[in-house]
Amino acid sequence: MAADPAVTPMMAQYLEIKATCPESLLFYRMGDFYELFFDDAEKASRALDITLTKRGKLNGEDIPMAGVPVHASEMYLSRLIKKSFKVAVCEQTEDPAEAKKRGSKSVVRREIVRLVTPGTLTEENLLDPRTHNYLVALGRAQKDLSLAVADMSTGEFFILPTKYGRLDADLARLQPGELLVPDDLSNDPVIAQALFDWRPVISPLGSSHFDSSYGSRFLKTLFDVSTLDGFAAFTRADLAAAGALIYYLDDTQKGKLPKLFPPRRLSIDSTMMIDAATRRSLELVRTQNGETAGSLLATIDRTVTGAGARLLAKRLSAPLTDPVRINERLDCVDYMLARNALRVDIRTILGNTPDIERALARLSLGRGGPRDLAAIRAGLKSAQALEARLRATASSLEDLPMQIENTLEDLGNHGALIAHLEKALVDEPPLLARDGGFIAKGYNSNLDEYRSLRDDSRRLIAALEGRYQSETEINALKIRHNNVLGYHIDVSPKNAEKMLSGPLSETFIHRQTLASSTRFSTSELSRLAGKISEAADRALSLEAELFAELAALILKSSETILLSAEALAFFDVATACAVLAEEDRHVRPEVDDSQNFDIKGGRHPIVEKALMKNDNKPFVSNDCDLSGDDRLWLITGPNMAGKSTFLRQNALIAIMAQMGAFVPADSAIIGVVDRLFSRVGASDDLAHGRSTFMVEMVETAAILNQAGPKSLVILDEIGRGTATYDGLSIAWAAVEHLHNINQSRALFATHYHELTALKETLDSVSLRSMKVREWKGDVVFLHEVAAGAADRSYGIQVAKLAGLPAAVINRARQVLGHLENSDKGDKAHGLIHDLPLFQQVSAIHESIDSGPSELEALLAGVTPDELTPKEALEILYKLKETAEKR
Ligand SMILES: Nc1ncnc2c1ncn2[C@@H]1O[C@H](COP(=O)(O)OP(=O)(O)OP(=O)(O)O)[C@@H](O)[C@H]1O
Repeated sequence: MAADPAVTPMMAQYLEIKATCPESLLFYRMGDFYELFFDDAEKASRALDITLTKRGKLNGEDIPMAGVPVHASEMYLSRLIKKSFKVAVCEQTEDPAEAKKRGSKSVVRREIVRLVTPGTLTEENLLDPRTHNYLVALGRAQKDLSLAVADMSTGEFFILPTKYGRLDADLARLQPGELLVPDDLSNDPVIAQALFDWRPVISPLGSSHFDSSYGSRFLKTLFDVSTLDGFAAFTRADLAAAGALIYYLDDTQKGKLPKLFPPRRLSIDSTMMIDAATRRSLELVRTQNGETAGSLLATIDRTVTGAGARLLAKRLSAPLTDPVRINERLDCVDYMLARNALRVDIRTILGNTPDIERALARLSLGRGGPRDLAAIRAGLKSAQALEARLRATASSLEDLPMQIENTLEDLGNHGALIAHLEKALVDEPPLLARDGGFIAKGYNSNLDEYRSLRDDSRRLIAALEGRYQSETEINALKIRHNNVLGYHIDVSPKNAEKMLSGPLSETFIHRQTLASSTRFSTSELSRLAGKISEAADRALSLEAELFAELAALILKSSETILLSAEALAFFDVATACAVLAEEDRHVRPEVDDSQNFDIKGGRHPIVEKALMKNDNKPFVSNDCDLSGDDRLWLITGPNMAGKSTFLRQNALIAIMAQMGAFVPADSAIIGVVDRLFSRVGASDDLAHGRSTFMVEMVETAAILNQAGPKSLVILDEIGRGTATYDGLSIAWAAVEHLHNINQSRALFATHYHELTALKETLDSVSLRSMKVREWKGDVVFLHEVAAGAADRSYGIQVAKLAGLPAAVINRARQVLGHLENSDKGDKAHGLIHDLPLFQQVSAIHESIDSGPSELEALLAGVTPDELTPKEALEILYKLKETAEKR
């Protein structure tokens, strides 16, 4: 390419570099801009809404170009990354003056210094401080699957073995920012299905990078060990995944590997399995609309640091299954709950603690600045203060819960480093090392000398100005500085004549005449100015050296610094859970290995908050005891009575208990749940090409195939999305299967009152209903769960509450009456009377009327149970419009 005379040397260099990163947008550094050319320019201009211009020609065609200023590049990078682009950043790696020495036509040397991808971000502005950003690699060796996981911005690194049946759940737990998958794995239909939701974040990699022997070698080199046995017994799938992950980090960071913790291997059964559908339906970290506000996490998060928030989210995404470990966490919450003053002090200390993990990651990648040094200093000081505060409280360390005692040891240990940083850094350093001014006075005598030389010379210049004023008798004479002339003497045009003629002209050399001033220099001033700039340059380059030394000093202790950072996050979570327990009246659950599940006075943490905030109404608490012979509750009751809320609240209580938090209830006994399944609320899944009913069936199938005796299953209105008898039959069979085969603890809400007959044949089924009261023809929801089955559905009353026109309600009453009467004399219709009402309307119309009116026909197509409030309102408008036409 370079030989083509039509190609300029710069373009030849561009094309050569671009050929090495065809999948990324190339940010090609030119002075103060990153320029993009050809297709990259077109894509970036569309994605960022920036101007597309052109620069030169190639083969007679204009070369499209777009550019972003370097100083604002992070903002553009973040937008591109959010739109799933990858960006290769290509910098000038030599001084333009050096390039010139090779000949006037030579091009400045440039290299790609980094590939910016969603899973390898470290910049504060590109990351959410309260969320992890996991880079995940999926490895396979025969039938074994494993996930290697790293958060480059914090150094976290672990291996999560997985299986075919739980890949979906494990990915949902991790929420990868970027997922590396061997390019041949997508042929596997089961894996392709599990990866479906993650398509936007998948980066396919050649399968040769997923090689266990490479993986083993990479890990040994990275952690400088001769055997991996000290870390864990890794399988071939683990190593294949780890190998690909390290390869990718090395490739994107161009050899500068981030600081990572030695890898831990998590055990496959140590956490509650919660599949993606259940996580979505329970709105654990995000609502169904994808928002954080309104999720369980947002409702219970009282942490005050980014690292604490990340740890809390991690615990919520992976509740434990070992009662001993769960109780260890609960002990910590208990301890903090009982100590008000300590809690307040800890939170005050933590409130001033910067994000050590992320500062350390930037320093280890050579992307840090003076503020990162200061962040480490402040963070370690907080850790020290926290340790002192805790030791002062505990009369003896034996009084402390075990986890607190163990973690306490990770807090201190950095006295010497803190003292060093205290001495080295000013209180509030600037953002960039290249601006200088961050090293404190007294730390380095050479630096002090350069600085005082620089400052003394500035003083000498001020003195010189006074002397020149008296020598020239021009009081308005000033010594000024600008980037073109440097230091110079400035007088007004009226005084210029005097300076330009003898004897002053012998000392003052004319430099420039402007309309408003005339400028001069003197040899004395030039000498002084030279001294200043020399001293300033020396000071700056010495500061840059000192920065590198300090960063190296910090990195030498990175492992213990990361332990302190983890400890700070641990204390943040322990105190935050205590604050939550106190503010929201949560209690300590009793968690054991039994199959009990006994909640007294349970509440839904999110609905309770919303009711209080919006309507200032209290939440009605409810018991739920699935222990012993009442393992499967069949719950009936009208719409809007609170069935879904009750179902969800029990699942959320199990999750909160097993993550080690207190729970919204008066008391709770929970035998650990190994797998949680929830199918609450239906929605279609157009991306998968599945209808609402299909989604419901796929999710129900997953439950019936996987749930076991230690699982908790929450099922809401199975079978509602299809024809009545089909739906009823499916629901019937599902209850039998759950009861006889899965034998899980289960809550099953249904509109099919016929199912209550199952109580007679299935021993562990217990009937419950949502209490309502009828008052003057209206229905009042009490939101109480009572023993027994509901007597009727109150569908018409609920429809009335929704604002259906009185005429429609009256007509519906008529139809219902007719149905119920005809039912009495007709055993064949025995199943009908409790079924969703409106589905049947059009079918029976002919028998009670001469023919359907337009209004009636419209109504016939309506199934109130399945309407969103918006749809109901739209139908209402339509009905009114039709009625007015008559
Ligand atoms: N225990 C409770 N205390 C107070 N209000 C409640 C309670 N449970 C539910 N509610 C209120 O009732 C509303 C409806 O509850 P929910 O969605 O659980 O009803 P549902 O019976 O599942 O209805 P549908 O069958 O139509 O889905 C909630 O949004 C909430 O405002």
